[in-house]
Amino acid sequence: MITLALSKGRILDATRPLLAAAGIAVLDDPEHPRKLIVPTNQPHLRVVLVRASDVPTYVQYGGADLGVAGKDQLIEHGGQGLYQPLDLGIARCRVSVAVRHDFDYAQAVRQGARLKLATKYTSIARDFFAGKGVHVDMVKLYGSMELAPLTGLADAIVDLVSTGSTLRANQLVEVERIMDISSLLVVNQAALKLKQAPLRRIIDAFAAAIPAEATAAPNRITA
Ligand SMILES: Nc1ncnc2c1ncn2[C@@H]1O[C@H](COP(=O)(O)OP(=O)(O)OP(=O)(O)O)[C@@H](O)[C@H]1O
Ligand SMILES: O=P(O)(O)OC[C@H]1O[C@H](OP(=O)(O)OP(=O)(O)O)[C@H](O)[C@@H]1O
Repeated sequence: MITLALSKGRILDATRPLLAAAGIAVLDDPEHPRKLIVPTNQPHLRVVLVRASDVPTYVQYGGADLGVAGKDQLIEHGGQGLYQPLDLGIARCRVSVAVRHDFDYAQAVRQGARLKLATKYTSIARDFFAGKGVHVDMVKLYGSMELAPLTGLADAIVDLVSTGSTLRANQLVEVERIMDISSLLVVNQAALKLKQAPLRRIIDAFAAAIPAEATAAPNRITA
């Protein structure tokens, strides 16, 4: 049995067409939407539904043989024990810094300054501001980051941006783009040795299903 870890919502939705191109259908049952282990039309492949941030952990420890995870989640996790053979080019967005429109960001990030920052992406943010020589007082949040500058919890946030509509709806402006994000296929390194043939078949099927314009993008990270 091969176990594929996906997260409900945009990753599952965006992965379905790639699976379909490989002849794989996820047989989730609308009558039982809370079932976490879901069969596919392939008797030896099942899907486990986990939180997006837990996909790398499931695959690292062998709770799943492979999974689909955002590059943001992979960087925060660290990528230990994970082989990352493919950028699937799905769930595209970017990690950016955003502030209130009346906040003087340029002044706040001058060399040696201190910035009050709220984010779920603490590793990405720490590395980015360390590279700029800016001291950061970091508040870790798990969602609704946009609220932090509006309530005085922080001066700036580091969050995902796609259309920009969430920032606009909360009168925030994107002041720096840190990196582009898409989702990658990740594989447990030990499983790749023990279940080489079936896993290679699935990796090759994903590779064949990725649209050409997705592979052209420089979003891939290495193990
Ligand atoms: N607005 C967006 N547009 C495109 N891709 C996005 C967007 N937001 C998130 N993503 C990508 O999709 C992945 C999964 O996002 P999702 O919103 O399903 O989970 P999450 O709420 O970020 O994670 P968790 O539930 O574990 O806290 C993210 O890791 C990111 O790579
Ligand atoms: O630029 P936009 O197109 O508005 O997308 C950006 C939003 O998308 C993500 O949230 P999501 O929709 O996943 O909700 P969440 O807060 O539950 O993660 C992210 O955290 C932003 O809030």
